[in-house]
Amino acid sequence: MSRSWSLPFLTSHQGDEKQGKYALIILNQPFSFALLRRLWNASQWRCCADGGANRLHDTLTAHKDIEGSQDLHKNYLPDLIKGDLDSLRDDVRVYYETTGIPVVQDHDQDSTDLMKCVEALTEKERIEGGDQYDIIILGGLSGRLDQTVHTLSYLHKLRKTRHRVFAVSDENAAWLLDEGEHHINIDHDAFGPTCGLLPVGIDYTILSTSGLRWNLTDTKSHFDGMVSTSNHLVPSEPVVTIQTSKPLWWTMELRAKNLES
Ligand SMILES: Nc1ncnc2c1ncn2[C@@H]1O[C@H](COP(=O)(O)OP(=O)(O)OP(=O)(O)O)[C@@H](O)[C@H]1O
Ligand SMILES: Cc1ncc(C[n+]2csc(CCO)c2C)c(N)n1
Repeated sequence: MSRSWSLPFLTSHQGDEKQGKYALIILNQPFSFALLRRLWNASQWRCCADGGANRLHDTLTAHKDIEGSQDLHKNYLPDLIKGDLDSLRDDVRVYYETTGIPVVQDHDQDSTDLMKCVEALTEKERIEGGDQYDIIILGGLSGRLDQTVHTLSYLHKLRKTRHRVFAVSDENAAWLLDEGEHHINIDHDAFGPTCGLLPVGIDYTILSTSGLRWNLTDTKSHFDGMVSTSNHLVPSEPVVTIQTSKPLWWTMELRAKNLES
């Protein structure tokens, strides 16, 4: 099976085709206002995972302090805050609750706040009917190693039930490529130069690529052997193709300057 990918929520070209409707899940990790604004505007449903609401609130406060704009919080009200709520600050909880935002506590100690938010989205989709949302997870790629590995593992598992799930931070855009052939449309103003093909959670995969500085042809990649890190996108190549025999994590560096435009 061949799949085509583009990330219109991170590129400035208006012509980029929109692939679907997006659900944004904000994790408890630092992010820039520029990135938040981009992802927020591209999304139709926004959810904060527990302390993610602190980050949202604090990022908006910090930006307001710099720009002096009024009522920024009211322009960025999430649809839901959900988690075990051991990280949500009282002042943030009071602010959003009095604004009418649902704050849902789920005490389950066998699932993470990220999982709880995806479950909430799945329930929303069940009620709404229609197509699935594509998911943009803001954060989860760095910070605490157990949480980072959780993100890698959870998206690996989600490939069986969800069409497209992206993890985005100010440094990276990354997602899982299922076994098969992938065509990734590259906006070189937004991404690069570095990228990686990471065989996480599999014994090994056989890779063939084009559009990279260090391409592979029927090459075995495994955690205990060859891992293509610090690879480069080639500026003259608008598409990267990757053929993988097993699920593979793909990551591209983000160009921060592009977010300002
Ligand atoms: N340091 C971190 N590094 C990477 N991801 C994080 C980190 N901290 C939080 N997250 C992500 O943000 C979500 C919300 O985090 P929060 O701090 O509110 O709760 P937590 O108690 O640390 O996480 P959880 O309850 O889900 O284990 C987590 O589920 C996780 O996906
Ligand atoms: C084997 C095993 N390891 C760790 C946890 C702990 N844990 C996993 S998810 C979660 C919720 C965090 O909000 C917690 C506490 C568990 N339950 N089972």
